[in-house]
Amino acid sequence: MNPPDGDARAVPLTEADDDAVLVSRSCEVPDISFGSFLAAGDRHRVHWSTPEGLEVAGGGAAARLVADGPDRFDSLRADADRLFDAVDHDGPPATRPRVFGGIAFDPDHEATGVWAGFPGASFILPAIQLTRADGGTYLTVNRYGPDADAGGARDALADARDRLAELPMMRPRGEKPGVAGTEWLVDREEWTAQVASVIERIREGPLRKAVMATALRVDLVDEIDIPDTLGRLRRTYPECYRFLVQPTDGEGFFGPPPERLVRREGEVVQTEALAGSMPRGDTPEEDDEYARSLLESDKLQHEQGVVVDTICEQLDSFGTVGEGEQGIRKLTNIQHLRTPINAVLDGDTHVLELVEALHPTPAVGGLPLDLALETIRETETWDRGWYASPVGWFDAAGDGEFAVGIRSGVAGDGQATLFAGNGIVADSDPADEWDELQHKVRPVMDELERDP
Ligand SMILES: C=C(O[C@H]1C=CC=C(C(=O)O)[C@@H]1O)C(=O)O
Repeated sequence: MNPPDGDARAVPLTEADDDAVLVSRSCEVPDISFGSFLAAGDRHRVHWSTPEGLEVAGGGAAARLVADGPDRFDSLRADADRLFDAVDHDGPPATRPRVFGGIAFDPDHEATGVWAGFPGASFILPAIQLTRADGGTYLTVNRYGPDADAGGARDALADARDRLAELPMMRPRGEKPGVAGTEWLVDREEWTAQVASVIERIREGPLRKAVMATALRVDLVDEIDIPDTLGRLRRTYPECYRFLVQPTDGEGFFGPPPERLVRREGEVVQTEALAGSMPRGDTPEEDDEYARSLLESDKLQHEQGVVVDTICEQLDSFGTVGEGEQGIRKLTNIQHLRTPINAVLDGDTHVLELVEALHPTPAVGGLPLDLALETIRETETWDRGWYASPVGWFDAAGDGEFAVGIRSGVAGDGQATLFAGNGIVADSDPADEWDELQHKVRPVMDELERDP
């Protein structure tokens, strides 16, 4: 739903008046389809939902934080400090002002091609927002600027509530867009050759692991309806996050990633090492067999072990770190080794500092990181853009949660580009790795292909 003043306003904070205030007003509303709400807007759409049940959809920008280049984290923090400097919030805690968005994989990211609308980092304070949390559904209006005031926000909320009441409570599921054709940006032959060359490098050392990815370009029969697609992914991948970042009215980046990059709530930090994959079995016995081979494979244990060690080392300087027990994360079509990792912070560390320290983990980058990134830059012939990047939210207190933007796609203008990557180690087999990629594009691909 577009904001009540009819026009999404991106406030460039660098030009914002020092007297700017952030005014936020919320009210409880009857439950409504988040798809209806998202579909009624067309600018600065964001969606975020967690397996634990928080669900947020936003439209329009009361403020937008944009940053590029190697200093993007510092720049974001400085802008966020200004945005959250004076906050007048009236509503339940779940509706407190949060900015939603993400950060490109590479600091040298350039906003071109399908990523044209995506700068190095982009976060939106939604002008209008729906939140489902703690058993209730809430409508929120945010205003930011020197003229923002409580009366204006209250009027805008009343107006938004009237318009929300006109939307259908349930949105009938549309047809999947249909697939007219597909093409790997790097095909099987070329990709397996790239992987073989990376294996060589690893065997020579000191590179130990690098995550090699490719992308599948899909021509669609009809235009994709991303809110509808996210609604279906809720049913097919309930154990995953779901997100949408659509900074302009062009392409949207979305998906159901299974992996948490980090969550900070007060002094408590939660993250995880998710790596090493096997398919799901067709029968319980076959599924158990795959699970056993995940646990018993030296190669997969090594692939995931370096992720655990690196995350623990990276968090060590922020507080007391605890490694949980390794288990198996079963998703609808694939299973992974997973180790939960927690930390208790020593000081007041902003979640963006944690994101900066952790991204990219060796589950999407490699080890040692500088060599892995060099290898990825030299080998990959396409642009990762925001694939495998941090996507999520943060608030005035520096709390926040980020997923890793994998199992994702960027879509618009009759096309979608889906991404998949694998951790490559010394004893990886290029042909097996190619097969594994096919499972990783399935979550989004299954929502594009029409049922036979
Ligand atoms: C890089 C991806 O997955 C990572 C997360 C889990 C398992 C992975 C693996 O087994 O290679 C990858 O490290 C992706 O899905 O694009």
